[in-house]
Amino acid sequence: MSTSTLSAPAVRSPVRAEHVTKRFRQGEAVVEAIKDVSLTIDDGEFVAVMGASGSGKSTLLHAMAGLTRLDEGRMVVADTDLSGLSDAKLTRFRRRKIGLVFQSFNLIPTLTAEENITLPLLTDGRGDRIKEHLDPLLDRLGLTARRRHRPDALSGGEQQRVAIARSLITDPALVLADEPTGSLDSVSGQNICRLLRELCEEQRRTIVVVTHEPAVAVWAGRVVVMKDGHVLTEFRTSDFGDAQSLALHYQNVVKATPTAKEQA
Ligand SMILES: Nc1ncnc2c1ncn2[C@@H]1O[C@H](COP(=O)(O)OP(=O)(O)OP(=O)(O)O)[C@@H](O)[C@H]1O
Repeated sequence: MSTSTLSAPAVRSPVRAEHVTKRFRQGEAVVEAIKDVSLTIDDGEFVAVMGASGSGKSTLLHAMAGLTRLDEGRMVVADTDLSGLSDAKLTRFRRRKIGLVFQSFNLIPTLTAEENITLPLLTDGRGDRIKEHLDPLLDRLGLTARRRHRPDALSGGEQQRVAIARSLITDPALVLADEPTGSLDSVSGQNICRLLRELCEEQRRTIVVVTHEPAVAVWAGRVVVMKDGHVLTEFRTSDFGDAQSLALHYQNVVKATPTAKEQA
């Protein structure tokens, strides 16, 4: 895929979370999944959000995607305050500005790879873009020979590449990936990480990946660590030589701050 045919539109800060809080009711209890989170992600950044299970990573990602309404604060994505949008406008905004990649690929089993990839354009009434963008995208993601295969005839890595292509076909300002390597073996997972980093560098694409794996986070430029619904700290991956030293640092900072439960 040439950068001229598909490169992310420049938005200075694709994500600006301002004092964001999201609560969920769990029976009688109310859980604060994210609490007073403020975070800015700049154009062309590749950011990994790390944290233990339940620390609020997916809730934060869903808030960036406008998949969940906030209880407090503002989420500004591509210069648009998501809380100011009606449900219909939010859906349209998400289709156009945000690419989503999930652990379980979420491909439609009855559609071929290229039908899955082009679906977001068709549902948005922009089928006219397919001709110009599909072939370069298939080529860039190494899927040309697999374009007419259905998901069950593709490997896990190929299915995730189809899902990534689907997330890029609309030329989004922001790509959000929730545990994108979670269903893959380690070699396929590393290939997906490499691809995401290349897309970020080649196209100045802004990418946020939620992961609990240091081997994934090390591909990003910046790591945001969450604990207990808060942003605990952040660091640059360039400060660490490899995934092991990053993992050690991550474990140390998480251990150094007790959770609310541990403090009680
Ligand atoms: N829809 C929901 N209803 C009720 N509680 C929820 C809901 N979504 C998340 N939570 C709660 O919010 C907290 C944060 O969950 P979240 O899924 O964001 O964490 P996570 O860090 O992504 O975890 P994991 O790595 O296990 O996916 C947890 O206590 C979880 O139980």
